[in-house]
Amino acid sequence: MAILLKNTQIVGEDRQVDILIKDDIITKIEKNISIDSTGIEIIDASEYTVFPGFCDMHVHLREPGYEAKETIASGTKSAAMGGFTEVCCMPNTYPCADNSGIIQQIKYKAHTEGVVNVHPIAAITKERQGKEITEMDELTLSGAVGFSDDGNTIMDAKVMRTALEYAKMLDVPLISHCEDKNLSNGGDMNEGALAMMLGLSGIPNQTEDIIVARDIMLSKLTDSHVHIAHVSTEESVNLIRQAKADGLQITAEVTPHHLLLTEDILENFDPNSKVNPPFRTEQDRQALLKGVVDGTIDCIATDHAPHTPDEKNVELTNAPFGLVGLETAFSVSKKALVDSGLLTLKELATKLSYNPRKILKIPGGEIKEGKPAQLTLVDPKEKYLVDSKEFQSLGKNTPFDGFEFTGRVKATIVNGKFVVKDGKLQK
Ligand SMILES: NC(=O)N[C@@H](CC(=O)O)C(=O)O
Ligand SMILES: [Zn+2]
Ligand SMILES: [Zn+2]
Repeated sequence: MAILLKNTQIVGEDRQVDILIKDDIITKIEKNISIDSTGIEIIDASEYTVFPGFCDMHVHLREPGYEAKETIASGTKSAAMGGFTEVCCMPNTYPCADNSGIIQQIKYKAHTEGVVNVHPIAAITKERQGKEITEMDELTLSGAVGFSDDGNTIMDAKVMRTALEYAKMLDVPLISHCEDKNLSNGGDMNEGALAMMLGLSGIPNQTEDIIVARDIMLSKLTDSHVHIAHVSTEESVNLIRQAKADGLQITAEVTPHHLLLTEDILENFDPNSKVNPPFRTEQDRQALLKGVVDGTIDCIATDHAPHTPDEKNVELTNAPFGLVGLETAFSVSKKALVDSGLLTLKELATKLSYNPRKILKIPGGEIKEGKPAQLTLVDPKEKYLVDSKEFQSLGKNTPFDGFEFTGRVKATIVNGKFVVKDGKLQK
Protein backbone atom coordinates (compact mmCIF):
# COMPACT_ATOMS: atom_id res chain seq x y z
CA MET A 1 0.00 0.00 0.00
CA ALA A 2 1.81 3.11 -1.23
CA ILE A 3 0.87 6.49 -2.65
CA LEU A 4 3.11 8.92 -4.53
CA LEU A 5 1.85 12.50 -4.75
CA LYS A 6 3.67 14.14 -7.69
CA ASN A 7 4.60 17.83 -7.93
CA THR A 8 2.54 19.07 -5.06
CA GLN A 9 2.87 22.10 -2.86
CA ILE A 10 3.10 21.74 0.89
CA VAL A 11 1.17 24.62 2.44
CA GLY A 12 3.50 27.53 3.18
CA GLU A 13 6.29 26.32 0.89
CA ASP A 14 6.74 27.70 -2.59
CA ARG A 15 8.44 24.78 -4.36
CA GLN A 16 6.80 21.66 -5.73
CA VAL A 17 7.78 18.31 -4.25
CA ASP A 18 6.80 14.66 -4.38
CA ILE A 19 5.46 12.97 -1.25
CA LEU A 20 5.77 9.22 -0.82
CA ILE A 21 3.42 7.49 1.60
CA LYS A 22 3.97 3.88 2.61
CA ASP A 23 1.48 2.12 4.84
CA ASP A 24 0.44 4.93 7.13
CA ILE A 25 3.68 6.94 7.21
CA ILE A 26 5.08 9.81 5.13
CA THR A 27 8.33 8.13 4.11
CA LYS A 28 9.89 10.61 1.70
CA ILE A 29 9.49 14.26 0.70
CA GLU A 30 11.73 15.19 -2.23
CA LYS A 31 11.76 16.71 -5.68
CA ASN A 32 11.32 14.02 -8.37
CA ILE A 33 11.25 10.85 -6.31
CA SER A 34 12.11 8.04 -8.70
CA ILE A 35 11.12 4.55 -7.65
CA ASP A 36 9.78 1.35 -9.14
CA SER A 37 6.11 2.12 -9.69
CA THR A 38 4.72 -1.37 -9.14
CA GLY A 39 2.08 -1.34 -6.45
CA ILE A 40 2.26 2.42 -6.13
CA GLU A 41 -0.67 4.71 -6.77
CA ILE A 42 0.77 7.77 -8.52
CA ILE A 43 -1.28 10.98 -8.34
CA ASP A 44 -0.67 14.19 -10.28
CA ALA A 45 -1.09 16.64 -7.39
CA SER A 46 0.27 19.71 -9.18
CA GLU A 47 -2.99 21.65 -8.75
CA TYR A 48 -3.20 20.87 -5.05
CA THR A 49 -1.91 22.39 -1.84
CA VAL A 50 -1.30 19.82 0.88
CA PHE A 51 -2.31 20.53 4.46
CA PRO A 52 -1.70 18.43 7.54
CA GLY A 53 -5.05 16.62 7.97
CA PHE A 54 -7.59 18.95 9.53
CA CYS A 55 -8.65 18.16 13.10
CA ASP A 56 -12.07 19.27 14.34
CA MET A 57 -12.17 19.33 18.11
CA HIS A 58 -15.93 20.01 18.30
CA VAL A 59 -18.47 17.91 16.39
CA HIS A 60 -21.76 16.26 17.24
CA LEU A 61 -21.89 12.78 15.72
CA ARG A 62 -25.23 12.12 17.49
CA GLU A 63 -24.62 8.40 17.99
CA PRO A 64 -25.80 6.71 20.15
CA GLY A 65 -29.37 7.89 20.35
CA TYR A 66 -30.02 10.41 17.62
CA GLU A 67 -29.22 8.38 14.50
CA ALA A 68 -31.87 10.21 12.46
CA LYS A 69 -29.77 13.38 12.78
CA GLU A 70 -26.36 11.74 12.13
CA THR A 71 -24.47 8.50 12.67
CA ILE A 72 -20.81 7.81 13.22
CA ALA A 73 -20.73 6.47 9.65
CA SER A 74 -22.41 9.49 8.02
CA GLY A 75 -20.70 12.05 10.26
CA THR A 76 -17.22 10.74 9.57
CA LYS A 77 -17.95 10.65 5.81
CA SER A 78 -18.99 14.27 6.11
CA ALA A 79 -15.74 14.97 7.99
CA ALA A 80 -13.66 13.30 5.29
CA MET A 81 -15.38 15.34 2.56
CA GLY A 82 -14.48 18.43 4.56
CA GLY A 83 -10.82 17.41 4.81
CA PHE A 84 -10.91 16.35 8.46
CA THR A 85 -8.81 13.30 9.30
CA GLU A 86 -9.66 13.62 13.01
CA VAL A 87 -12.85 14.61 14.77
CA CYS A 88 -13.62 14.88 18.47
CA CYS A 89 -17.22 14.09 19.27
CA MET A 90 -19.29 15.71 21.97
CA PRO A 91 -21.06 13.65 24.64
CA ASN A 92 -24.64 15.01 24.29
CA THR A 93 -25.80 11.67 22.95
CA TYR A 94 -28.51 9.35 24.35
CA PRO A 95 -27.43 7.75 26.54
CA CYS A 96 -24.98 10.47 27.43
CA ALA A 97 -21.28 9.70 26.98
CA ASP A 98 -20.71 9.94 30.72
CA ASN A 99 -19.42 6.38 31.31
CA SER A 100 -16.64 4.29 29.85
CA GLY A 101 -19.08 1.80 28.28
CA ILE A 102 -20.41 4.49 25.93
CA ILE A 103 -16.92 5.82 25.19
CA GLN A 104 -15.81 2.30 24.26
CA GLN A 105 -18.94 1.80 22.15
CA ILE A 106 -18.25 5.03 20.24
CA LYS A 107 -14.63 4.04 19.69
CA TYR A 108 -15.62 0.56 18.49
CA LYS A 109 -18.24 1.94 16.08
CA ALA A 110 -15.81 4.55 14.82
CA HIS A 111 -13.25 1.85 14.21
CA THR A 112 -15.64 -0.46 12.35
CA GLU A 113 -17.95 2.03 10.59
CA GLY A 114 -16.10 5.35 10.61
CA VAL A 115 -13.81 6.61 7.85
CA VAL A 116 -11.76 9.14 9.85
CA ASN A 117 -10.17 8.99 13.30
CA VAL A 118 -12.65 9.70 16.09
CA HIS A 119 -11.61 10.95 19.54
CA PRO A 120 -14.47 11.00 22.05
CA ILE A 121 -15.02 13.81 24.51
CA ALA A 122 -16.70 12.64 27.70
CA ALA A 123 -19.20 14.47 29.86
CA ILE A 124 -17.93 16.34 32.93
CA THR A 125 -21.05 15.55 34.93
CA LYS A 126 -23.50 12.63 34.86
CA GLU A 127 -26.11 13.14 32.14
CA ARG A 128 -24.65 16.64 31.73
CA GLN A 129 -26.78 17.71 34.68
CA GLY A 130 -24.05 19.84 36.25
CA LYS A 131 -24.24 18.05 39.60
CA GLU A 132 -22.30 14.81 39.96
CA ILE A 133 -18.85 14.57 38.38
CA THR A 134 -18.20 11.56 36.12
CA GLU A 135 -15.46 8.96 36.67
CA MET A 136 -12.99 11.18 34.85
CA ASP A 137 -9.95 8.95 35.45
CA GLU A 138 -11.70 5.87 34.07
CA LEU A 139 -13.06 7.87 31.11
CA THR A 140 -9.56 9.12 30.29
CA LEU A 141 -8.28 5.53 30.37
CA SER A 142 -11.10 4.52 27.99
CA GLY A 143 -9.89 7.09 25.46
CA ALA A 144 -11.68 10.36 26.24
CA VAL A 145 -9.35 13.17 25.07
CA GLY A 146 -11.21 15.93 26.88
CA PHE A 147 -14.33 16.66 28.91
CA SER A 148 -17.34 18.84 28.25
CA ASP A 149 -21.02 19.18 29.15
CA ASP A 150 -21.47 20.93 25.77
CA GLY A 151 -24.97 22.18 25.24
CA ASN A 152 -25.02 22.94 28.96
CA THR A 153 -22.92 25.03 31.32
CA ILE A 154 -22.04 23.73 34.78
CA MET A 155 -23.75 26.53 36.68
CA ASP A 156 -22.48 25.49 40.11
CA ALA A 157 -19.00 27.02 40.38
CA LYS A 158 -18.04 24.57 43.11
CA VAL A 159 -18.76 21.60 40.83
CA MET A 160 -16.76 23.25 38.04
CA ARG A 161 -13.89 23.93 40.45
CA THR A 162 -13.78 20.30 41.58
CA ALA A 163 -13.92 19.03 37.99
CA LEU A 164 -11.02 21.35 37.10
CA GLU A 165 -9.00 19.94 39.98
CA TYR A 166 -9.52 16.41 38.63
CA ALA A 167 -8.78 17.53 35.08
CA LYS A 168 -5.49 19.03 36.26
CA MET A 169 -4.45 15.70 37.80
CA LEU A 170 -5.39 13.89 34.59
CA ASP A 171 -3.76 16.56 32.40
CA VAL A 172 -6.81 17.01 30.15
CA PRO A 173 -8.70 20.18 29.28
CA LEU A 174 -12.28 20.95 30.24
CA ILE A 175 -14.17 22.40 27.29
CA SER A 176 -16.67 24.96 28.42
CA HIS A 177 -19.93 25.78 26.66
CA CYS A 178 -20.37 29.26 28.13
CA GLU A 179 -24.02 30.15 28.45
CA ASP A 180 -25.99 31.39 31.42
CA LYS A 181 -29.37 29.96 30.40
CA ASN A 182 -31.12 32.14 32.95
CA LEU A 183 -30.28 35.02 30.61
CA SER A 184 -30.67 33.27 27.26
CA ASN A 185 -33.75 31.13 27.83
CA GLY A 186 -36.46 31.68 25.25
CA GLY A 187 -34.15 33.60 22.95
CA ASP A 188 -33.87 32.76 19.26
CA MET A 189 -31.19 35.17 18.04
CA ASN A 190 -28.78 37.87 19.14
CA GLU A 191 -30.40 40.49 21.37
CA GLY A 192 -30.51 43.97 19.91
CA ALA A 193 -32.22 46.29 17.46
CA LEU A 194 -32.54 43.68 14.73
CA ALA A 195 -34.20 41.13 17.02
CA MET A 196 -36.66 43.84 18.06
CA MET A 197 -37.40 44.71 14.47
CA LEU A 198 -37.90 41.07 13.50
CA GLY A 199 -40.04 40.43 16.57
CA LEU A 200 -37.75 37.66 17.79
CA SER A 201 -36.56 37.27 21.36
CA GLY A 202 -32.93 37.96 22.04
CA ILE A 203 -29.89 36.30 23.60
CA PRO A 204 -27.57 39.00 24.99
CA ASN A 205 -23.77 38.77 24.67
CA GLN A 206 -23.54 38.74 28.45
CA THR A 207 -25.06 35.23 28.44
CA GLU A 208 -21.65 34.11 27.22
CA ASP A 209 -19.36 36.79 28.69
CA ILE A 210 -20.37 36.10 32.30
CA ILE A 211 -19.43 32.42 32.11
CA VAL A 212 -16.22 33.08 30.16
CA ALA A 213 -15.18 35.47 32.95
CA ARG A 214 -16.13 32.95 35.65
CA ASP A 215 -14.28 30.09 34.00
CA ILE A 216 -11.16 32.18 33.56
CA MET A 217 -11.29 32.87 37.29
CA LEU A 218 -11.79 29.19 38.09
CA SER A 219 -8.88 28.31 35.80
CA LYS A 220 -6.76 30.71 37.84
CA LEU A 221 -8.00 29.30 41.15
CA THR A 222 -7.24 25.71 40.15
CA ASP A 223 -4.25 26.32 37.87
CA SER A 224 -6.04 24.17 35.32
CA HIS A 225 -6.69 24.31 31.56
CA VAL A 226 -10.07 25.62 30.38
CA HIS A 227 -10.88 25.59 26.68
CA ILE A 228 -13.67 27.99 25.69
CA ALA A 229 -15.98 26.52 23.03
CA HIS A 230 -17.50 28.51 20.14
CA VAL A 231 -16.56 32.07 21.17
CA SER A 232 -19.04 34.55 19.67
CA THR A 233 -18.69 37.94 21.41
CA GLU A 234 -16.21 40.82 21.47
CA GLU A 235 -16.08 40.84 25.26
CA SER A 236 -15.25 37.10 25.38
CA VAL A 237 -12.33 37.72 23.04
CA ASN A 238 -11.11 40.57 25.24
CA LEU A 239 -11.39 38.46 28.40
CA ILE A 240 -9.50 35.56 26.81
CA ARG A 241 -6.80 37.89 25.49
CA GLN A 242 -6.26 39.32 28.97
CA ALA A 243 -6.25 35.84 30.55
CA LYS A 244 -3.54 34.71 28.15
CA ALA A 245 -1.52 37.85 28.85
CA ASP A 246 -1.81 36.96 32.56
CA GLY A 247 -0.31 33.56 31.81
CA LEU A 248 -3.45 31.52 32.48
CA GLN A 249 -4.14 28.17 30.82
CA ILE A 250 -6.96 29.32 28.59
CA THR A 251 -7.46 28.25 24.98
CA ALA A 252 -10.36 29.02 22.68
CA GLU A 253 -12.07 28.04 19.46
CA VAL A 254 -14.31 29.86 17.00
CA THR A 255 -16.58 28.37 14.34
CA PRO A 256 -16.22 29.14 10.63
CA HIS A 257 -19.83 30.37 10.58
CA HIS A 258 -19.29 32.96 13.30
CA LEU A 259 -16.25 34.22 11.36
CA LEU A 260 -18.28 34.84 8.20
CA LEU A 261 -21.86 35.65 9.15
CA THR A 262 -23.66 38.11 11.41
CA GLU A 263 -27.18 38.32 12.82
CA ASP A 264 -28.28 39.89 9.51
CA ILE A 265 -28.61 36.36 8.09
CA LEU A 266 -31.68 35.93 10.34
CA GLU A 267 -33.60 38.52 8.30
CA ASN A 268 -35.09 35.70 6.21
CA PHE A 269 -36.17 33.79 9.34
CA ASP A 270 -34.40 30.65 8.06
CA PRO A 271 -34.25 28.06 10.87
CA ASN A 272 -31.00 26.83 9.30
CA SER A 273 -29.37 30.00 10.64
CA LYS A 274 -30.56 29.37 14.19
CA VAL A 275 -27.52 28.34 16.17
CA ASN A 276 -26.13 28.54 19.67
CA PRO A 277 -24.35 30.81 20.36
CA PRO A 278 -26.31 33.01 17.95
CA PHE A 279 -24.80 35.00 15.11
CA ARG A 280 -23.78 38.35 16.57
CA THR A 281 -23.09 41.83 15.21
CA GLU A 282 -20.43 42.96 12.74
CA GLN A 283 -18.51 44.47 15.68
CA ASP A 284 -18.39 41.05 17.36
CA ARG A 285 -17.41 39.36 14.10
CA GLN A 286 -14.53 41.81 13.63
CA ALA A 287 -13.38 41.07 17.19
CA LEU A 288 -13.42 37.33 16.44
CA LEU A 289 -11.32 37.86 13.30
CA LYS A 290 -8.86 39.98 15.25
CA GLY A 291 -8.74 37.31 17.95
CA VAL A 292 -7.87 34.64 15.42
CA VAL A 293 -5.17 36.81 13.84
CA ASP A 294 -3.44 37.79 17.11
CA GLY A 295 -3.60 34.25 18.55
CA THR A 296 -6.20 34.92 21.24
CA ILE A 297 -8.34 32.32 19.50
CA ASP A 298 -6.25 29.20 19.02
CA CYS A 299 -8.29 27.18 16.58
CA ILE A 300 -11.26 26.76 14.32
CA ALA A 301 -13.83 24.09 15.24
CA THR A 302 -17.08 23.56 13.39
CA ASP A 303 -19.53 22.67 16.18
CA HIS A 304 -21.11 20.50 13.45
CA ALA A 305 -24.65 20.07 14.86
CA PRO A 306 -26.89 18.14 12.45
CA HIS A 307 -30.67 18.02 12.82
CA THR A 308 -33.25 16.31 10.61
CA PRO A 309 -35.07 18.33 7.92
CA ASP A 310 -38.32 17.69 9.80
CA GLU A 311 -36.92 19.25 12.95
CA LYS A 312 -35.62 22.28 11.07
CA ASN A 313 -38.49 22.83 8.61
CA VAL A 314 -40.65 24.53 11.20
CA GLU A 315 -41.04 28.10 12.36
CA LEU A 316 -37.73 29.52 13.56
CA THR A 317 -38.97 29.81 17.14
CA ASN A 318 -39.72 26.07 17.28
CA ALA A 319 -36.55 24.88 15.54
CA PRO A 320 -33.62 23.42 17.47
CA PHE A 321 -30.29 25.29 17.60
CA GLY A 322 -27.42 24.06 15.46
CA LEU A 323 -26.03 23.85 11.96
CA VAL A 324 -23.79 21.48 10.05
CA GLY A 325 -20.27 22.64 9.33
CA LEU A 326 -17.86 19.88 8.37
CA GLU A 327 -18.27 20.06 4.59
CA THR A 328 -18.03 23.84 4.33
CA ALA A 329 -15.46 24.54 7.08
CA PHE A 330 -12.39 25.00 4.89
CA SER A 331 -14.11 27.15 2.25
CA VAL A 332 -15.87 29.34 4.81
CA SER A 333 -12.73 29.80 6.93
CA LYS A 334 -10.65 30.56 3.86
CA LYS A 335 -13.14 33.19 2.71
CA ALA A 336 -13.29 34.86 6.13
CA LEU A 337 -9.57 34.76 6.88
CA VAL A 338 -7.46 34.22 3.76
CA ASP A 339 -9.46 35.78 0.89
CA SER A 340 -9.81 38.85 3.13
CA GLY A 341 -6.02 39.06 3.50
CA LEU A 342 -5.96 38.46 7.26
CA LEU A 343 -4.11 35.11 7.28
CA THR A 344 -1.96 33.04 4.94
CA LEU A 345 -2.97 29.49 4.10
CA LYS A 346 -0.11 28.33 6.31
CA GLU A 347 -1.52 30.27 9.25
CA LEU A 348 -4.94 28.78 8.51
CA ALA A 349 -3.33 25.33 8.74
CA THR A 350 -2.22 26.20 12.28
CA LYS A 351 -5.84 26.91 13.20
CA LEU A 352 -7.33 23.86 11.46
CA SER A 353 -4.65 21.22 11.94
CA TYR A 354 -1.88 21.99 14.40
CA ASN A 355 -3.46 23.84 17.34
CA PRO A 356 -6.52 21.63 17.91
CA ARG A 357 -4.21 18.60 18.14
CA LYS A 358 -1.93 20.45 20.52
CA ILE A 359 -4.84 21.38 22.80
CA LEU A 360 -6.06 17.77 23.02
CA LYS A 361 -2.64 16.08 22.69
CA ILE A 362 -3.61 14.26 19.50
CA PRO A 363 -0.51 13.25 17.52
CA GLY A 364 0.17 14.60 14.02
CA GLY A 365 -0.39 18.00 12.49
CA GLU A 366 2.88 18.16 10.58
CA ILE A 367 4.02 17.14 7.10
CA LYS A 368 7.44 15.62 7.72
CA GLU A 369 9.23 12.40 6.85
CA GLY A 370 8.48 9.72 9.44
CA LYS A 371 5.19 11.33 10.51
CA PRO A 372 1.76 9.65 10.20
CA ALA A 373 0.12 10.19 6.80
CA GLN A 374 -2.89 12.34 7.68
CA LEU A 375 -3.18 14.76 4.77
CA THR A 376 -5.74 17.10 3.25
CA LEU A 377 -5.37 18.15 -0.38
CA VAL A 378 -7.15 21.30 -1.46
CA ASP A 379 -7.50 23.14 -4.73
CA PRO A 380 -7.22 26.74 -3.51
CA LYS A 381 -8.50 28.08 -6.86
CA GLU A 382 -11.60 25.99 -7.51
CA LYS A 383 -14.84 27.99 -7.45
CA TYR A 384 -18.03 26.18 -6.55
CA LEU A 385 -21.54 26.61 -5.19
CA VAL A 386 -22.59 24.89 -1.96
CA ASP A 387 -25.40 22.40 -2.49
CA SER A 388 -26.54 20.85 0.79
CA LYS A 389 -28.24 18.02 -1.11
CA GLU A 390 -24.75 16.76 -1.91
CA PHE A 391 -23.65 16.62 1.73
CA GLN A 392 -22.65 13.27 3.14
CA SER A 393 -24.01 14.46 6.47
CA LEU A 394 -27.60 13.47 7.18
CA GLY A 395 -28.00 17.07 8.32
CA LYS A 396 -28.71 19.57 5.54
CA ASN A 397 -29.08 22.45 7.99
CA THR A 398 -26.61 24.98 6.64
CA PRO A 399 -26.96 28.73 6.14
CA PHE A 400 -24.49 28.48 3.24
CA ASP A 401 -26.67 26.73 0.66
CA GLY A 402 -26.08 28.45 -2.69
CA PHE A 403 -23.06 30.44 -1.45
CA GLU A 404 -20.10 30.61 -3.84
CA PHE A 405 -16.64 29.87 -2.47
CA THR A 406 -13.14 29.73 -3.91
CA GLY A 407 -11.04 26.88 -2.56
CA ARG A 408 -12.26 23.36 -2.05
CA VAL A 409 -11.11 20.16 -0.41
CA LYS A 410 -10.32 17.60 -3.12
CA ALA A 411 -8.76 14.67 -1.27
CA THR A 412 -8.35 13.36 2.25
CA ILE A 413 -5.75 10.79 3.22
CA VAL A 414 -6.46 9.06 6.54
CA ASN A 415 -3.87 6.67 7.99
CA GLY A 416 -2.15 6.45 4.59
CA LYS A 417 -5.28 5.72 2.53
CA PHE A 418 -7.42 7.90 0.28
CA VAL A 419 -10.83 8.29 1.90
CA VAL A 420 -11.71 11.11 -0.50
CA LYS A 421 -10.10 11.37 -3.94
CA ASP A 422 -10.93 13.76 -6.81
CA GLY A 423 -13.57 15.25 -4.52
CA LYS A 424 -15.35 11.91 -4.20
CA LEU A 425 -15.74 9.57 -1.29
CA GLN A 426 -13.93 6.29 -1.96
CA LYS A 427 -15.85 3.06 -1.56
N1 LIG B 1 -24.45 24.57 18.78
C1 LIG B 1 -25.72 24.30 18.73
O1 LIG B 1 -26.51 25.17 18.32
N2 LIG B 1 -26.21 23.10 19.09
C2 LIG B 1 -25.46 22.00 19.65
C3 LIG B 1 -25.14 22.16 21.11
C4 LIG B 1 -23.96 23.05 21.40
O2 LIG B 1 -22.92 23.00 20.74
O3 LIG B 1 -24.02 23.82 22.37
C5 LIG B 1 -26.23 20.71 19.44
O4 LIG B 1 -25.85 19.68 19.99
O5 LIG B 1 -27.21 20.71 18.66
ZN1 LIG C 1 -21.98 24.34 22.86
ZN1 LIG D 1 -21.44 21.83 20.32
